[in-house]
Amino acid sequence: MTELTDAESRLRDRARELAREAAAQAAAADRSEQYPWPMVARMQQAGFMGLTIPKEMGGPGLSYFDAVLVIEEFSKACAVCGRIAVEANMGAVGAIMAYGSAAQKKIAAELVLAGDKPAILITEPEAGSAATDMRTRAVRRGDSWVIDGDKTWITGGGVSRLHLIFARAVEDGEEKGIGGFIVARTGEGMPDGMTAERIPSMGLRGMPEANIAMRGLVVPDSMVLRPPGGWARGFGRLMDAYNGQRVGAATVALGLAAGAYDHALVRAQAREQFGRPIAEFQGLAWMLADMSIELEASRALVWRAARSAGPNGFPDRLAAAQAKVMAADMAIRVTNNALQVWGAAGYSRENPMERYVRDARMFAIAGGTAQVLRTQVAEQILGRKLPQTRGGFVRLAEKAERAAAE
Ligand SMILES: CC(C)(COP(=O)(O)OP(=O)(O)OC[C@H]1O[C@@H](n2cnc3c(N)ncnc32)[C@H](O)[C@@H]1OP(=O)(O)O)[C@@H](O)C(=O)NCCC(=O)NCCSC(=O)CCS(=O)O
Ligand SMILES: Cc1cc2nc3c(=O)[nH]c(=O)nc-3n(C[C@H](O)[C@H](O)[C@H](O)COP(=O)(O)OP(=O)(O)OC[C@H]3O[C@@H](n4cnc5c(N)ncnc54)[C@H](O)[C@@H]3O)c2cc1C
Repeated sequence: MTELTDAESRLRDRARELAREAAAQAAAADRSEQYPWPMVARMQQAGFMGLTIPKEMGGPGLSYFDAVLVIEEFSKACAVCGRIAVEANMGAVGAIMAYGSAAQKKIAAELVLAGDKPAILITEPEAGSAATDMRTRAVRRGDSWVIDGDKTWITGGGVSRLHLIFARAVEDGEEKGIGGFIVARTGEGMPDGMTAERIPSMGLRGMPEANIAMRGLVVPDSMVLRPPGGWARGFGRLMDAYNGQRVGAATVALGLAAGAYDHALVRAQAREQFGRPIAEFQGLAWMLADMSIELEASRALVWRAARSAGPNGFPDRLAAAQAKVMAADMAIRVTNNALQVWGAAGYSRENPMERYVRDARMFAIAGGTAQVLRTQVAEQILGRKLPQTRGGFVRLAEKAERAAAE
């Protein structure tokens, strides 16, 4: 494992220190299912919101790797806090800092540095893994765009101020491609034309997940996010930015699994049966050994992905997908085994182990499922498209034939 610099160690230690407070409120946030505003205020005061915002925009201009160190510490204690740190440093804010106009960057930087956790709106009821099948449309009307559509499972829906909406851009009656549209909530309620309805979820209950409906939502042209390459490449460039958040999601999975493992280590030494610590039973000792191996392997992939930022400034697509698949699958196994070490006590809702198990379940689904990301890894290592639609390979072959004939 790569050594940390002094500055990186200090940053991690600062996060570790504040994560004690995060741990103290994690069970209450889970039970109340309330967004942990007081903890977010503490994270904001300590400078953990907007770490990756460049200095010229008022942020500290730290790297994705720095953010990953912070996210892991919070996630060990409180996975909801870890997810807040992801979206306050990656995803929508990363895309806006990379592609945004000066005015867009200013709006985003001010909101996030003041404690906002932005929301990214990609998924739709009929377009989950097949995200490019999205139906939400933004139709140009003079200097504005009018958005209609439905998004689902939007993290922070109803609490986030900054929204990055993926939608099909339609200009002069013609569809141009998928683009990003920025909506910043200024007042208390949702913006006109946007409503949020909470979805009850299995884990990470302090974080609202929401269906977001947009009906005649007006976005000025000045709030269209225009990545290089034009509309036709819009989705791909926005996904370049999203690779950062994939690494963030992988880090939360890693962190919460590491938190569960720490609890399991303590319990295995303290609990006695048959007159000796349960850690002495090989069945458990090997379970703990496997957990430690999987955690170190996941951390190595997460760190490698976080440090892989290429010329576009975002983590590498292949490294991000590999890290996310590994950490998401690992977190399910490790949290379950950590609960097993605790026996019945781990099954009690008075113990954090059951929360770790519920919280871990998300990461093989959200941010690209474990299956879809394996296909992305395969595409990258094989250097070929693996279309998932029924006619996809036929269309690829036809395209190759046309190219050969020209
Ligand atoms: C990409 C998929 C939606 C599959 O759809 P398609 O088969 O239609 O798309 P492709 O032809 O593979 O890709 C279109 C276009 O985009 C580029 N692309 C795709 N993925 C990436 C990426 N990760 N990095 C960079 N570029 C990317 C691709 O090269 C094409 O570009 P060109 O047209 O060639 O220029 C599907 O595979 C997929 O990713 N599904 C998962 C959707 C997803 O991740 N949703 C996340 C929603 S947000 C969320 O869940 C938050 C949770 S969290 O806590 O973070
Ligand atoms: C807690 C949580 C938070 C989320 N936050 C956000 C957010 O902030 N913003 C946002 O836009 N979205 C968010 N999502 C949505 C998330 O990105 C989607 O759930 C995810 O992309 C999968 O889509 P789906 O749930 O519709 O599953 P589906 O795409 O319907 O998949 C169902 C099953 O089929 C499998 N499958 C589908 N296609 C293939 C294939 N080609 N090959 C193999 N298997 C396949 C999947 O792996 C899965 O097991 C969140 C989801 C959750 C659970």
